[in-house]
Amino acid sequence: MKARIAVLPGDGIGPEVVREALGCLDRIADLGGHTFVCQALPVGGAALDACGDPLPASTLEACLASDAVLLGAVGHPRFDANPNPLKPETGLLRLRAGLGVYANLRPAFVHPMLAGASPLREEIVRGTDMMIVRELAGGLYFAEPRSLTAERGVNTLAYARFEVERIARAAFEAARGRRRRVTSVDKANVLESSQLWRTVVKEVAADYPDVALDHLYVDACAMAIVTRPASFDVILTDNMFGDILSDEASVLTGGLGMLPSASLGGAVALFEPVHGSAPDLAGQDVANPFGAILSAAMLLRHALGLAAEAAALEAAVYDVLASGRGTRDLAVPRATLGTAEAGEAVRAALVPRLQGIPA
Ligand SMILES: NC(=O)C1=CN([C@@H]2O[C@H](COP(=O)(O)OP(=O)(O)OC[C@H]3O[C@@H](n4cnc5c(N)ncnc54)[C@H](O)[C@@H]3O)[C@@H](O)[C@H]2O)C=CC1
Ligand SMILES: CC(C)CC(=O)C(=O)O
Ligand SMILES: [Mg+2]
Repeated sequence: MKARIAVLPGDGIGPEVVREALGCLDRIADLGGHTFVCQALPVGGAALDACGDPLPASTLEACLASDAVLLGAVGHPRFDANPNPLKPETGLLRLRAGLGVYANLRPAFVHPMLAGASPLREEIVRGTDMMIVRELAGGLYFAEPRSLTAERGVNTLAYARFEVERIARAAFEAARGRRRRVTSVDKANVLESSQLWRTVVKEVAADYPDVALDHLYVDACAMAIVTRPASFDVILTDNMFGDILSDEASVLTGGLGMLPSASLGGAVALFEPVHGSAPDLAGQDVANPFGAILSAAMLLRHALGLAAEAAALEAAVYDVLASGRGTRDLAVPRATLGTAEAGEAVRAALVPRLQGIPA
């Protein structure tokens, strides 16, 4: 097949991990007879520096003309004190809005090799396989009014019925392909927006009698993620709660560098690792590229319909882990690989995994 992929490396470790993910996609294209036309585009701090805009119109246009978008990460502390209200992160929020993506899938799977790698006890972590379905287009990160003066900063937590209904459907559909259990996470004991959330989720659940539904307050969920993570299947939650809970869940999987994501439901789907630009690691060839590589696998599955190739790429990542190798953030026996070596190890493991897939 032929596909156009818009590649937005971004800032910090973004370009380093995206390079390894692209190398894996190249290998899949070469061995499978596919053509992936990749176009690199500026976003975030890199775009602010180059043209004063963290999401240039030309970047969004090229993304909208592509079959999928692969992004690294944006942000750097040097913009924190910048009086310019445009931050690198503004570019990412505008990209998500511009693509119209509202369903952010963040799988957190604990590979058996890494069950002992969590700071939590192995018997708690083992068997964890959850999918956080995070609402991505509304809530506290987008709703108006929002303002900032020297005396007051304002953001608004608001959800409309249609926004809750569509993300709830995405969660129930995801659950149907998994273990058929949705835990909806809100703060309905305090927040009106959460009361609407809970009402609408219950209404949507009536269309999915084959899927079990329960509800948790977000504070209790934060505790349950580290006390009984293996009990979760799909966690359905809002924009900010999902952002926070997914970083928490990453600890179960071996670290923030492990988690991929797919953002669906819009004109073009967006794929990015869950982590940020990690300025503390940038330029040292030490960042973990597995989250970015697993995001490329989600791209193959969700945007290009190449499910067998996606599974092969995921298996190749886990082959490397099962051999005891990984980057230095992972508690594996040989945590000595640099970013580029980790990518190359995955590509080597990919070749046998791709055999047998018809070109
Ligand atoms: N999607 C995005 O582009 C995101 C951007 N950010 C931005 O990134 C910048 C840094 O934010 P932080 O709060 O430090 O979050 P971060 O996710 O960049 O880093 C948090 C911690 O995890 C580690 N880490 C992150 N990715 C890693 C990887 N691939 N391999 C190994 N270790 C990894 C970092 O070294 C750091 O100790 C900020 O400007 C923030 O706004 C933060 C989160 C998401
Ligand atoms: C940097 C923010 C815009 C978002 C974030 O932390 C995330 O989506 O995980
Ligand atoms: Mg985040």
